[in-house]
This record gives sequence, C-alpha cells and structure tokens, in this order.
Amino acid sequence: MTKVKICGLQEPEHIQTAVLAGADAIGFVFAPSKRQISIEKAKELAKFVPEGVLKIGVFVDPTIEELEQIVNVVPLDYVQFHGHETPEYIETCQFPSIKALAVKTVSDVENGSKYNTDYLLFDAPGTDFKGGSGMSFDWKLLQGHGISENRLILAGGLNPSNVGDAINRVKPYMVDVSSGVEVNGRKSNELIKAFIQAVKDEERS
Ligand SMILES: O=C(O)c1ccccc1NCC(=O)[C@H](O)[C@H](O)COP(=O)(O)O
Repeated sequence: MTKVKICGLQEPEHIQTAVLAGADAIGFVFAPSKRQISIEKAKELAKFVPEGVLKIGVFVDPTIEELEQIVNVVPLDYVQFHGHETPEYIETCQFPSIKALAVKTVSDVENGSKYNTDYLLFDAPGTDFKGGSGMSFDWKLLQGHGISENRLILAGGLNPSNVGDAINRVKPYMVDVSSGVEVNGRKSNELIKAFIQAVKDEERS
C-alpha cells in the first residue's frame, strides 16, 4: 500500500489519531514555519509515536551540528530537507534523508538525480515558507524522468478528495500531507482519518 506521512503535527491527540488510522510516518517541522516546533516539544511529541512509525524532521538549511543535536535528542528516523542543501551537504550529513524539490518545471524534477538520498519528495514551491503551502503542482512533470517509484514521495496540496487520483496517476511510494488535513490552521482528527481512509480506498479500487 502507498505509505502515508502526516506532516506538521503539534499536538499529541493528532499524532494518536494518525497512528491509529494507520499513518506510516509523522513529520515534525523545525524549519521556519507556522508549524515550527522546538526540540523540547518534539521530544515530548515523539513519545506518542510508536515503534514502526517513522519520525521525520523537516529542515531548511540546518547546520550539521543543529541536525545532529535534533536527530539524537528527539530522536528522528529521517531528515527531510527543503532548502538549498547541496548533494555534497546531504552526503556529509550521513543521516537517512529525504530531499524535497519544489517543482515548477521539468528541470526541477531532473535535479533530483544529483542527490544521493533515500527518497525524493516532490512538492509545490512554497509561498510564505519553503513548504506546507497547500498548493499543488503539475504531476505530469514527474512522468518519464526515470524516478524510481519506490523513491518517490508526492506532496503539495494533497487532501482526502484528490489523494486517490494522485496515487493513481503518479504511483508514489508515499504521499505527504499537511494543509489538506487542517481546518483554520489546526490539524483535524476527522480530516486525518479521511485522508488515510482515502489512500486505503484507492488501493482497494
Ligand atoms: O509544513 C510546513 O509548514 C513546512 C515549512 C517549511 C518547509 C517544509 C514544510 N513542510 C514540509 C512537508 O512535508 C509538507 O507536508 C509538504 O510541504 C506539503 O504540504 P501541504 O501542501 O500543506 O500538504
């Protein structure tokens, strides 16, 4: 089944809802964002994430020292980069990683081949911040560029109504959502459940 990451979680009850509904990964945002949390808060929230569900930290251009501290203290399973991190930087960091690419044109997609990373996450360009905008991009740009489906994470403007179609068209390894499971800027238990159910329904269809 397509894996699901629910990103930008800030409250224990939403983590519990996501886990019970079957989320495979939880995202904590350390990058500048309206969803940014402190290292102490993340450490507390991490206690609600059981073994087997991945804890992924979202960063924009962190120093290696910052990264090491956060990965070890929370602790995190993966680091997800949304800034100007170079292929060399990602090799140096030595943590399991996801490189996010903001897609406007085909060359943004092609850029992915430069990175020696575990997964490539394709997202819409951010607006106020480097991600989590709730905007979508043209999924057709992902076609025919040799990105292995088992390395591809699709993000950007996904929600319970369009995620089935997205899976059907793109066939990603994982889908990632933040804004699409929020109401007035706060995560919604109902939308988290509906999103994960929509992924399951698509698998059965
Ligand atoms: O979510 C944020 O606020 C954020 C801020 C800065 C960099 C990355 C950020 N989020 C990363 C994610 O993994 C989001 O889930 C992804 O961008 C999709 O967001 P959305 O379009 O809101 O579903």
